[in-house]
Amino acid sequence: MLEVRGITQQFGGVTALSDVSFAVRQGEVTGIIGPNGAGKTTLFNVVTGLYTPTAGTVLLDGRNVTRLPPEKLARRGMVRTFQNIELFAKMTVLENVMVGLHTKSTSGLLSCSLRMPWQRAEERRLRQGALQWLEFAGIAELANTEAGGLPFGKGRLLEIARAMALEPRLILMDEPAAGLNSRETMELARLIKRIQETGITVALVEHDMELVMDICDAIVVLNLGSKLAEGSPREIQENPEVIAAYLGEG
Ligand SMILES: Nc1ncnc2c1ncn2[C@@H]1O[C@H](COP(=O)(O)OP(=O)(O)OP(=O)(O)O)[C@@H](O)[C@H]1O
Repeated sequence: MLEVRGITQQFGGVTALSDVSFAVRQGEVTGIIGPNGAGKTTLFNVVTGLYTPTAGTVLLDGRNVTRLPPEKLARRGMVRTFQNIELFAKMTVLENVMVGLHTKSTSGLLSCSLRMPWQRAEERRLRQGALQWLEFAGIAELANTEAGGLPFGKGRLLEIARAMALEPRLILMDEPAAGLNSRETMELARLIKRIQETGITVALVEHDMELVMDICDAIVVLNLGSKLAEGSPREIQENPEVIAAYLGEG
C-alpha cells in the first residue's frame, strides 16, 4: 500500500536517513522503531509530505506521492497524528472531530459557523458523524468537555478519532504511546486493534517496545539513519544486530 524507496535525507552536513526502503502492507499494523536519533521522525516527516527528501520516492498505491502536501495525501487516503497532540483546546471534544469533518463537507466552515438555516441539517449530520467516531474511540461520554481540559491519554484518543473521521485507508501515528501510562497504553492498543479490524492500515513510529511487539504485524528497525532489519515481532526480538543496537544505546 505504502512503499518507501531509497529515501535519503540530508540536513546540511548531517545525513539523517540513508537509502531507506520498506513497504507497509495493506491491512497490517507496521511499527517503525530504532534507538534515539535513528531517523524515525525524519522518515515520518518525509512520508507525510512535511519534508522533501534529498533522494528517493514515496509511493501510495503504486503512485508517486513524494512532495505531496499533507492535505493532498489526506485526499488520497493517508492521514497522520502528531507526537505533540494538536487539538483545539477551547473547543469541545465533539467540535474537534467536527472540524475535521467540515473539511470534507459540502458547506464551508465559515457558512456553518454563521449557522445559515440550510446548513443546520448538514451540521446535525456532522454532529452525528463526529459522535460515532468518539464512540469508536471510547470517549463519547466526553463529547461536551473542553478539549484543553482532557487528561493526556484521552487527548490522544481524541486525536486518533479526529484522524479516523477523515476516513483514511492508511493512518500514520507518531509515537502514539508517548506520555501515556500503562492503562492508557492498553486503551490505545485496543483502539489500534479496532482500527485494523475495520480494514484500515496502520503505521506507527514508537518507543514503547511492549506495545510494538503486542500490536504490530511487521516491524522496521532503523539505526543511525539506515534500515537495520525488518520482519515479524518475533524475528526482530531475536535479531542479534537489533539487540546490539539497542544495548549500544545505553
Ligand atoms: N531539521 C534537522 N536539522 C538537522 N538535523 C536534523 C534535523 N532533524 C533531524 N536531524 C538529525 O537527524 C538524525 C535523526 O533524527 P530523528 O529525529 O529523525 O531521529 P529519531 O529516530 O526520531 O530520534 P528520537 O527517537 O530521539 O525521536 C539526528 O542525528 C538528528 O540530529
